[in-house]
Amino acid sequence: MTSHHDTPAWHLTGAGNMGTLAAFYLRAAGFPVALARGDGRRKTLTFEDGRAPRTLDIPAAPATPIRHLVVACKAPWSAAALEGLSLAPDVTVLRLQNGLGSLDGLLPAGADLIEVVTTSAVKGRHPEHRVVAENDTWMGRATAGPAPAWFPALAAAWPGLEWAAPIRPRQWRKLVANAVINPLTGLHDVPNGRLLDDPDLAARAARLADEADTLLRALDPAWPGDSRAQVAAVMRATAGNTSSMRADMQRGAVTEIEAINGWLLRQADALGLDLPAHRAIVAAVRARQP
Ligand SMILES: NC(=O)C1=CN([C@@H]2O[C@H](COP(=O)(O)OP(=O)(O)OC[C@H]3O[C@@H](n4cnc5c(N)ncnc54)[C@H](OP(=O)(O)O)[C@@H]3O)[C@@H](O)[C@H]2O)C=CC1
Ligand SMILES: CC(C)(CO)C(=O)C(=O)O
Repeated sequence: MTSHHDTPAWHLTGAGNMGTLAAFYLRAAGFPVALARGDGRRKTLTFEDGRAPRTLDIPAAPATPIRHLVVACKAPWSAAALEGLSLAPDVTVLRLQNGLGSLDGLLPAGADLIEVVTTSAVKGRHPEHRVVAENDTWMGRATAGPAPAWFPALAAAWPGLEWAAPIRPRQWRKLVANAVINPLTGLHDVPNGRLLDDPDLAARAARLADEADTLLRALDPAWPGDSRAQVAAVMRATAGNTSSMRADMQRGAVTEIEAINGWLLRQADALGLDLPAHRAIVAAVRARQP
């Protein structure tokens, strides 16, 4: 027997690259998807593997309390994206964003927050979104436990999607990769692979990775502390890529630095730890953004 919990109606805030990809998979799983605010939009998703482009009409939302919400805006816009939305007290939220903590204090106390970590990549601007890579994606809560009833249908439609709860190890891995690669490539305007080839940048990357490990070990003694190698593997796998922060800086946009390196600094402050390389790079990025 199915219930409405098995086929939830999703609302989307942040109908950009990742939000549109998520909407595409949610629809493929048979779930209705509507925009949390604004007029309906027609999107085109293109693929690099020869699949035909897909058109996706995402309608405006009916004005009801939102029970299932995808948040896929860039981290700095989270408060603006959620402002004025009518969220059910037990709303389920899929947070599809880099960095950590961007929804802290913005959700009802009874919200079910499911974090999404993805190594997929989508580029472009409304209305055309280009799926560059469909790799692994993990969803999970902070705590261990089974997936929601609707998850198997979504996993059948979303290539490479797995349930991973607690999600923290996956999030921290991704966070460290972003905290090392993104600000260095943004400030020096280089592709990710240059951090392997340029000795000065490689040394700076190693310092950032080591400081992140010091902090994460202090937060969790079981943290493996192998970030140098893990981050180097990401640099190799994405050597030709423009990181999202480099792209943001190239177009003069606000970056996600506060949710990435800023999160590390806030945790370090609370523990009385200093992370000088992260402190310096956050200041440098802040100085360069609007
Ligand atoms: N793109 C990718 O390959 C990946 C992205 N991510 C993460 O996913 C998140 C979303 O990234 P991505 O989809 O690339 O970003 P985009 O810029 O493509 O989309 C973000 C969307 O945020 C919305 N938004 C809401 N409020 C504002 C505002 N005040 N100013 C500007 N935009 C606003 C806009 O949606 P609307 O038009 O509806 O207002 C915009 O389309 C980020 O945290 C990113 O780091 C993670 C892995 C890969
Ligand atoms: C992993 C990495 C660094 C790939 O470019 C990324 O997630 C980003 O650019 O934000």
